[in-house]
Amino acid sequence: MEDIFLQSVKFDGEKLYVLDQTKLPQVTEFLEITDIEDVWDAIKQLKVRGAPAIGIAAAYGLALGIKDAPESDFEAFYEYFKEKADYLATSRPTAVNLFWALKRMDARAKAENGKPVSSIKKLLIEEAHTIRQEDENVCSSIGENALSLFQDGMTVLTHCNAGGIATAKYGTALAPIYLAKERGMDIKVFADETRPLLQGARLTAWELMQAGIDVTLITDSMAAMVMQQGKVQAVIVGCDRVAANGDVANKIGTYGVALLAKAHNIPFYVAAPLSTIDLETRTGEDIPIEERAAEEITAGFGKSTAPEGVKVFNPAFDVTPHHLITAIITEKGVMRGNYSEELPHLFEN
Ligand SMILES: CSC[C@H]1O[C@H](OP(=O)(O)O)[C@H](O)[C@@H]1O
Repeated sequence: MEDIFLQSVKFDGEKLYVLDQTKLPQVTEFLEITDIEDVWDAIKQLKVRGAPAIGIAAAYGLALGIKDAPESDFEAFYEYFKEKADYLATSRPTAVNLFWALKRMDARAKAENGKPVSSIKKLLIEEAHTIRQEDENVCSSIGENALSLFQDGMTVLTHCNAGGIATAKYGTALAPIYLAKERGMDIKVFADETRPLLQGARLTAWELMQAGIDVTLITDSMAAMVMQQGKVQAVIVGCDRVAANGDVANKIGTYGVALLAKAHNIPFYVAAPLSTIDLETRTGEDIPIEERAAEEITAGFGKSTAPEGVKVFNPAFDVTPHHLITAIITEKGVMRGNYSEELPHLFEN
């Protein structure tokens, strides 16, 4: 796909450059990060967000965080390494890519035990680069596999942002839409604004407009009407964790969209890199759902919109049960149902 994409996470070996997604769409600004605490904060505050991008940022953040690790012996190094990895793991609980990336870095560190620690540090930077490049390739494959489900002239609805800036490049749910554009197909998009943090309005609408793709912004509550009016032929969303039975955690509101799609007999697709599939999480009930600050609802983007002291419930994600999911699209292909049987096969070489 042509290079219209902004790389939201970049590392030059010394500094981590993070596109501050809280400032989009008005301001395109990169944070220059040299401390692991600032990486933790960037993930927590959704300055970097989107499951794959969180994993990539964590890998680079860990590489940054161990630059001062002791080099006397592996044991001393690894104790320091584990402490930094465990710290990054506390930033957000739901997107499994964070833990997947930290495990990848841990496995690489252990595999290089025996080499000088100074070399191990360099090899871990290479591992973080590999994680980023792999994700770029994975998103491209997801785009190809998902596009096989789309027809020229259709309109798809998406929720939240699973675009290029939420990944290494291309996105997951938006990857087929970019690819369709490149191949001259006419795919239109309804983007749910996605309260309370408006990833759909601020990020998806912005990304798609930048790419010259026909996008219409709607409030979350309008999704039912556009489906009822026959304006939507498919729904595609990203994910933050796929459980072993195919239940999917994604941005709050996704479950409602899946119910609406079912009610209107519209296919509901989930774009899921293998790095977001967690076979150790048995069902959606076992997925930790992040709860965030009340102010994101009562004073989102600075304007107070609720009575002082009102009780607030602000889960950042919900779980869509597998029976509402028409297909899960991974870099290895399209899976239609029977997820608990099929998912483990994805990890066989
Ligand atoms: C490919 S992004 C996947 C996923 O991550 C987003 O969550 P957040 O904005 O809180 O990081 C959203 O759920 C996307 O669908």
